[in-house]
Amino acid sequence: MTQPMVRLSGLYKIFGARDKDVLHHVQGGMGKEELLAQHKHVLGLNNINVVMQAGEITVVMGLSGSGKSTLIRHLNRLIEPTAGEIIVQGEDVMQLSEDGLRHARQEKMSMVFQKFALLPHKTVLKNAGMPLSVRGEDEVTCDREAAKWLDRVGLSGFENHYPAQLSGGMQQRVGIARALTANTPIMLMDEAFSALDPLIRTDMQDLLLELQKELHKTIIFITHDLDEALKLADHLVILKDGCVVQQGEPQHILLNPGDPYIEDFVSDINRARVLRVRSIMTPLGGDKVPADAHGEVDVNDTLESMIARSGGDTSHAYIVKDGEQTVGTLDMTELVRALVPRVASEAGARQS
Ligand SMILES: Nc1ncnc2c1ncn2[C@@H]1O[C@H](COP(=O)(O)OP(=O)(O)OP(=O)(O)O)[C@@H](O)[C@H]1O
Repeated sequence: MTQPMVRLSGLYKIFGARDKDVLHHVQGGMGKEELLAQHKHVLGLNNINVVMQAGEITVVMGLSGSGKSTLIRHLNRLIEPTAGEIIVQGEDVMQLSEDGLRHARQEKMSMVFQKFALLPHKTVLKNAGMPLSVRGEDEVTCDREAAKWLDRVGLSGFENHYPAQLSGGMQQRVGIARALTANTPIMLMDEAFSALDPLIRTDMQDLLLELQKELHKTIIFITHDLDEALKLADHLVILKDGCVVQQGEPQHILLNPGDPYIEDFVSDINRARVLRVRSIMTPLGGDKVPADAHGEVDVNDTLESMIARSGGDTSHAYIVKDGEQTVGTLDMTELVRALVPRVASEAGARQS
């Protein structure tokens, strides 16, 4: 059973001196451009309602200026909202005292930054141990915990190096080790892999997923890259001009884009590589498993691997297993259909 870790309800952020005075315009339907033109205020977030579940990776995705950073900065109140509620681990962030806020920032959330934000004059070990030394832990504890997590991210042996001696990918491993040393339930990752070369970026995504399998952190990951979002997200939130345009399970969004903006976004995705058998299979109801099935496949196999396996033969059908359990059937003709993006707007236009 999942539990909400973060809940944002009716959250608005308007940048400008009279934000509360102009809020009613936005609540009455005024958009970002109009608000800027008529009232010289910038709409950052517009009625955000998002629940981030404990132990899941929530990815917030959108183009530059869509409000991703503004959203994440509300969680530890680096930004004051214009209106709305921010609940983190059952606590109303707006009601926290200064001490409570400091405690929340240090012990509930850790951050991994795009530009690593390592201290250049400190060693890798001291950088990774920083969250604990800030909390006043003794040096032995800081070093022990830092060394443990550096080892876990593959940096054993580099403890006494300085950040400038490491590649970008290695520096970000230190960034992740530092966040893990903090031992917080929530990790905020703001474009954490965006500065890295593509191959290194893929490695880091794999590392994060591997760590997550063991650690079950609540990760809030910001990116403008849809491939990255689809790979990492349990829950995907897509922002545009400060509004949530669609949110949900990423495979569901890919198969059921909610509006033309999302259709455009997902149209270039390699669907065979991203979609899994579980998203397109026919769940086993009362119907029988086909007698002429060509074998068993796993619910989490990609469609790409299924095409390879079937040799492209669309007459094949398979039994779908989740562990030991039979959960559905996969017909290769269904698979082929799922590879073609559904264009809801065109379908609607044809009907009208
Ligand atoms: N301090 C500020 N004052 C005025 N406007 C701001 C401020 N901070 C952000 N904005 C505006 O709010 C909107 C959302 O910005 P935000 O930085 O959250 O977007 P983003 O999706 O994180 O973009 P990027 O990917 O470029 O970082 C933008 O229009 C931005 O110009």
